[in-house]
Amino acid sequence: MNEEKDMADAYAALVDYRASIDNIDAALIHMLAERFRCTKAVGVLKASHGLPPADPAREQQQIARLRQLAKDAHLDPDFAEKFLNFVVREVIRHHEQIAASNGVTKTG
Ligand SMILES: O=C(O)C(=O)C[C@]1(C(=O)O)C=C[C@@H](O)C=C1
Repeated sequence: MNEEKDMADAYAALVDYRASIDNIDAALIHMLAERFRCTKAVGVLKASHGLPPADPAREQQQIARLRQLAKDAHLDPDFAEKFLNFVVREVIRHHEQIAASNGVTKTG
Protein backbone atom coordinates (compact mmCIF):
# COMPACT_ATOMS: atom_id res chain seq x y z
CA MET A 1 0.00 0.00 0.00
CA ASN A 2 1.48 3.38 -0.95
CA GLU A 3 1.87 6.15 1.60
CA GLU A 4 -0.74 8.47 0.07
CA LYS A 5 -3.40 5.78 -0.01
CA ASP A 6 -2.53 4.82 3.57
CA MET A 7 -3.01 8.46 4.71
CA ALA A 8 -6.27 8.83 2.76
CA ASP A 9 -7.62 5.65 4.42
CA ALA A 10 -6.56 6.91 7.85
CA TYR A 11 -8.36 10.23 7.32
CA ALA A 12 -11.47 8.44 6.04
CA ALA A 13 -11.48 6.29 9.20
CA LEU A 14 -10.98 9.40 11.37
CA VAL A 15 -13.94 11.17 9.72
CA ASP A 16 -16.04 8.05 10.27
CA TYR A 17 -15.11 7.77 13.96
CA ARG A 18 -15.80 11.48 14.43
CA ALA A 19 -19.29 11.10 12.98
CA SER A 20 -20.00 8.48 15.67
CA ILE A 21 -18.40 10.64 18.37
CA ASP A 22 -20.64 13.57 17.34
CA ASN A 23 -23.76 11.36 17.51
CA ILE A 24 -22.75 10.03 20.94
CA ASP A 25 -22.04 13.56 22.24
CA ALA A 26 -25.46 14.71 21.01
CA ALA A 27 -27.12 11.75 22.77
CA LEU A 28 -25.24 12.58 25.99
CA ILE A 29 -26.43 16.19 25.86
CA HIS A 30 -30.03 15.10 25.31
CA MET A 31 -29.83 12.54 28.12
CA LEU A 32 -28.31 15.08 30.49
CA ALA A 33 -30.99 17.64 29.59
CA GLU A 34 -33.68 15.05 30.36
CA ARG A 35 -31.97 14.12 33.65
CA PHE A 36 -31.81 17.78 34.73
CA ARG A 37 -35.44 18.32 33.69
CA CYS A 38 -36.33 15.49 36.07
CA THR A 39 -34.04 16.59 38.92
CA LYS A 40 -35.45 20.13 38.75
CA ALA A 41 -38.88 18.64 39.46
CA VAL A 42 -37.29 16.67 42.33
CA GLY A 43 -35.84 19.95 43.63
CA VAL A 44 -39.31 21.55 43.68
CA LEU A 45 -40.78 18.47 45.40
CA LYS A 46 -38.02 18.46 48.03
CA ALA A 47 -38.23 22.20 48.67
CA SER A 48 -42.01 22.17 48.99
CA HIS A 49 -41.86 19.32 51.54
CA GLY A 50 -38.90 20.62 53.53
CA LEU A 51 -36.63 17.75 52.43
CA PRO A 52 -32.86 18.36 52.33
CA PRO A 53 -31.27 18.98 48.90
CA ALA A 54 -28.69 16.20 49.31
CA ASP A 55 -29.31 12.54 50.14
CA PRO A 56 -25.89 10.98 50.84
CA ALA A 57 -27.31 7.46 51.37
CA ARG A 58 -28.96 7.54 47.93
CA GLU A 59 -25.70 8.81 46.42
CA GLN A 60 -23.78 5.87 47.94
CA GLN A 61 -26.25 3.45 46.31
CA GLN A 62 -25.90 5.25 42.96
CA ILE A 63 -22.09 5.17 43.16
CA ALA A 64 -22.02 1.42 43.96
CA ARG A 65 -24.46 0.71 41.12
CA LEU A 66 -22.65 2.85 38.54
CA ARG A 67 -19.23 1.46 39.51
CA GLN A 68 -20.53 -2.07 38.84
CA LEU A 69 -22.15 -1.02 35.55
CA ALA A 70 -18.89 0.66 34.52
CA LYS A 71 -16.85 -2.46 35.35
CA ASP A 72 -19.23 -4.64 33.32
CA ALA A 73 -18.97 -2.18 30.41
CA HIS A 74 -15.13 -1.98 30.61
CA LEU A 75 -15.27 1.69 31.62
CA ASP A 76 -13.02 2.99 34.41
CA PRO A 77 -15.20 2.84 37.61
CA ASP A 78 -13.29 5.80 39.12
CA PHE A 79 -14.22 7.87 36.08
CA ALA A 80 -17.88 6.77 36.38
CA GLU A 81 -17.91 7.80 40.05
CA LYS A 82 -16.27 11.18 39.31
CA PHE A 83 -18.77 11.82 36.52
CA LEU A 84 -21.75 11.00 38.76
CA ASN A 85 -20.37 13.21 41.55
CA PHE A 86 -19.88 16.07 39.07
CA VAL A 87 -23.49 15.83 37.89
CA VAL A 88 -24.95 15.36 41.39
CA ARG A 89 -23.04 18.39 42.77
CA GLU A 90 -24.69 20.51 40.06
CA VAL A 91 -28.10 19.00 40.87
CA ILE A 92 -27.65 19.84 44.57
CA ARG A 93 -26.72 23.41 43.59
CA HIS A 94 -30.01 23.63 41.64
CA HIS A 95 -31.95 22.10 44.59
CA GLU A 96 -30.44 24.73 46.92
CA GLN A 97 -31.38 27.54 44.53
CA ILE A 98 -34.95 26.24 44.31
CA ALA A 99 -35.20 25.93 48.11
CA ALA A 100 -33.83 29.48 48.51
CA SER A 101 -36.55 30.75 46.18
CA ASN A 102 -39.28 28.97 48.25
CA GLY A 103 -39.76 26.02 45.92
CA VAL A 104 -40.62 28.21 42.94
CA THR A 105 -38.52 27.50 39.87
CA LYS A 106 -38.11 29.38 36.62
CA THR A 107 -38.69 27.49 33.39
CA GLY A 108 -36.25 27.50 30.47
O1 LIG B 1 -32.67 11.37 44.41
C1 LIG B 1 -32.61 12.50 44.96
O2 LIG B 1 -32.95 12.69 46.13
C2 LIG B 1 -32.09 13.64 44.19
O3 LIG B 1 -32.18 14.76 44.64
C3 LIG B 1 -31.38 13.37 42.91
C4 LIG B 1 -29.88 13.19 43.10
C5 LIG B 1 -29.34 12.84 41.68
O4 LIG B 1 -28.99 13.75 40.93
O5 LIG B 1 -29.34 11.64 41.34
C6 LIG B 1 -29.29 14.49 43.57
C7 LIG B 1 -29.01 14.74 44.89
C8 LIG B 1 -29.08 13.71 45.93
O6 LIG B 1 -28.04 13.82 46.85
C9 LIG B 1 -29.22 12.35 45.35
C10 LIG B 1 -29.56 12.11 44.05
